Amino acid sequence: MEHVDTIVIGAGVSGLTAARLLGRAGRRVVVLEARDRVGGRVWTDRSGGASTDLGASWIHGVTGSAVAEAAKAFGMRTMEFTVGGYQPDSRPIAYYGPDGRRLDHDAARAFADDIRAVDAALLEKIADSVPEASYRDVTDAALAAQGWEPERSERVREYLEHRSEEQYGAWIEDLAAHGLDDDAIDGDEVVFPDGYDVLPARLAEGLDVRLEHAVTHVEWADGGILVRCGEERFTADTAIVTVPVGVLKSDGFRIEPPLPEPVAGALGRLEMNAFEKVFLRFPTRFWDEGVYAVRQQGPESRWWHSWYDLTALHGDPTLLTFAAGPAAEATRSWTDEELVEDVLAQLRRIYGERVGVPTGLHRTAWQDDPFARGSYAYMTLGSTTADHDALATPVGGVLHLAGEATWTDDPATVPAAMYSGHRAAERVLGRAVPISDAWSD
Ligand SMILES: Cc1cc2nc3c(=O)[nH]c(=O)nc-3n(C[C@H](O)[C@H](O)[C@H](O)COP(=O)(O)OP(=O)(O)OC[C@H]3O[C@@H](n4cnc5c(N)ncnc54)[C@H](O)[C@@H]3O)c2cc1C
Repeated sequence: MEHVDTIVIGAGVSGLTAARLLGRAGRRVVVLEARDRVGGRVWTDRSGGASTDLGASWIHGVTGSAVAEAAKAFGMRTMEFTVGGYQPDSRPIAYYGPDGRRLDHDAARAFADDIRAVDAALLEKIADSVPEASYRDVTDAALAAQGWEPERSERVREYLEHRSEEQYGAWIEDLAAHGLDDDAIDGDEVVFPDGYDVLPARLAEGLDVRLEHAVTHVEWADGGILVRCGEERFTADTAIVTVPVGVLKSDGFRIEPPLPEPVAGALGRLEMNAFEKVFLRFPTRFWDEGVYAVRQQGPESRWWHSWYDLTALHGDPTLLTFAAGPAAEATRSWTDEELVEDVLAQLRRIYGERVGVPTGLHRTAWQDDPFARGSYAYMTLGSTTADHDALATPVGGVLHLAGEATWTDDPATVPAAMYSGHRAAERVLGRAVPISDAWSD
């Protein structure tokens, strides 16, 4: 049985950040990671020559972002790509109406103005909402306040459904009214043409990371921590658990004694979402040049409504769309052929016979991944934004939870993971340390 100062469970961005800061402070740390790689939900595929980020791709706003600072320090190349947030405009977006025809400039602008009008009313509706209210309840109330004719309201209503799904991978009636409160974007959004996974790879350098170590039990008591991975045992004075919410809730991951309040209650109100990426590569570009995103309106666009042009990243004509919320759940068991045909049918409504035969498909399966169980956590009805921080309340002075779901400001992101790892390290050390220690020499 090995004894260290701190065991970190999970080698995603949160765990690696915590481990680096603790190591830098002179602590003996071991990181136990179930997979055969580091990075967790930051994962880049390089088959076929080009980098494809299967997990996180964007920094949603570089201003003041620790991730942007770390990426700079690690020499990671970035490319501005400001459509990661589900915005109605601000970058060239080609809108297509329910009839498959492109909206002209004035119509697209009027639609974006409608969304802004509803968003302005939404702030008050969210502030006044009861705890059990859904995002549907508050957006419907904000829409009703506009007094528009049904067709105009319906276009915005479906847009808001898409926003709930594309931002949080959750059906609008399942997402709490406050579920999108902390979705602020400061500055440009950027992506990584050479892959986001350089970040965790660099954070992991020099750390004692044990891959293929799936933890099954964490026992905590006044005296410290006992962790079991199959037959192996590790003991420590403290532990930082960074596994996703879906793993924390699963039978395969036991914490004894069970997590107390307020941690248990917060965990109960957060759920893993259903959100998958679908990348389609084509021999040639059939969509308009200079358009970052293509969005389709109308009932036919229920699942496949937005496509992002990734060609600039690597030169291969590529569209990214998302199976999100109900679409992700329903298509989970589909074959590749079924999925591609369904997406192409919608593209043909817009581009007709110009749509080529795809030369490549990448689709993610985060819902089926036993070490993720979804892409990120969302707030179910009855939860409050404070649940994120409550989830990280120290347990017995020895056990700390960290990870994207434990950070209130922009949860569900890589920055949230990094900040939560920093906070956990500070709590273990009992003192403040600069977050930049995680990437500076
Ligand atoms: C499809 C997708 C798109 C996304 N897009 C973006 C984006 O554009 N921008 C953004 O900022 N964020 C995005 N995110 C979210 C972002 O990837 C996550 O918030 C962040 O990477 C989470 O880091 P973490 O350290 O909290 O968790 P993880 O990265 O999940 O790390 C936890 C680690 O624990 C390990 N683990 C699990 N179970 C066990 C076990 N039993 N024993 C040991 N180890 C275990 C896991 O393998 C994993 O390595 C996206 C995520 C997905 C999936």
